[in-house]
Amino acid sequence: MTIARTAIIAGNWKMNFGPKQAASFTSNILPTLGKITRANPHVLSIICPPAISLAAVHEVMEAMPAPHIELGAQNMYFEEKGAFTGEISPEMVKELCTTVILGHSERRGYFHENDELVNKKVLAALNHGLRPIICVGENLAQYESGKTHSFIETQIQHSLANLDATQAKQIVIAYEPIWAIGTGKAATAEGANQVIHFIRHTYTAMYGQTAADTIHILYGGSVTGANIADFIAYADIDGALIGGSSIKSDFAEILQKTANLYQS
Ligand SMILES: O=C(CO)COP(=O)(O)O
Repeated sequence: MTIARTAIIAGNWKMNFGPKQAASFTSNILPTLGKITRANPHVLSIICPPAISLAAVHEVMEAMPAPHIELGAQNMYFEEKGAFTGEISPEMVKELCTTVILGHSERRGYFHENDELVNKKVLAALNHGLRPIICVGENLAQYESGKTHSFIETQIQHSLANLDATQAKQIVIAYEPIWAIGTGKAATAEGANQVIHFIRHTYTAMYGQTAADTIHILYGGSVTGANIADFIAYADIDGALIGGSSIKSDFAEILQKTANLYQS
């Protein structure tokens, strides 16, 4: 297959593994992940533990260096510092991470984050040299009533507003249909590719063809070792954002299968 973009396999651990468990899981899986990324420079893996466990995982990663394996946070606030109880700043994230997940549907749903707030966070991440993975995706009612495209178009236009030309090439988008998250009911690879193609089309209208061809767009929602190959076989799907399977050995299988398909 012709390689246009590298593949990204990111693991969103969500609210699983405190510092001790996180360190122990990382020590166990990292040698396997490192073996895969060492053999294949076309895949990048990003591990996103809960904020409280970032330092513990970072320490393990420093002790067991592996290429193309990076650390990401699951969220952050956009302000620099100050009286924002419970939040972490871009600068704090940047001390340990390369990446930050923003606008996950669980943040949008449970914690009432809207596109405007997500946009502020995206700009703050980029201004601090962090790679944002911005999540978008429709719910079941929107999906069933044929509103997927119009809903996602609005999410993209609002969450990704006001980027400059350089920033427009530095983002990652994750298409995560809410009805596919944690349900075991993944979108079909063909359906995911169709929406991801539409996302790239929407992005082209905002920032031009080169930016749209440069950015990575991932699929997320019930991805496992058994179905990953179906998704990444499509040219528009540049990898996956993994939830449940990222805290199991399945994650290594997902990365291996991706590496196999992205072999030079
Ligand atoms: O929300 C997700 C990743 O951010 C997907 O979660 P699952 O892989 O558990 O469906």
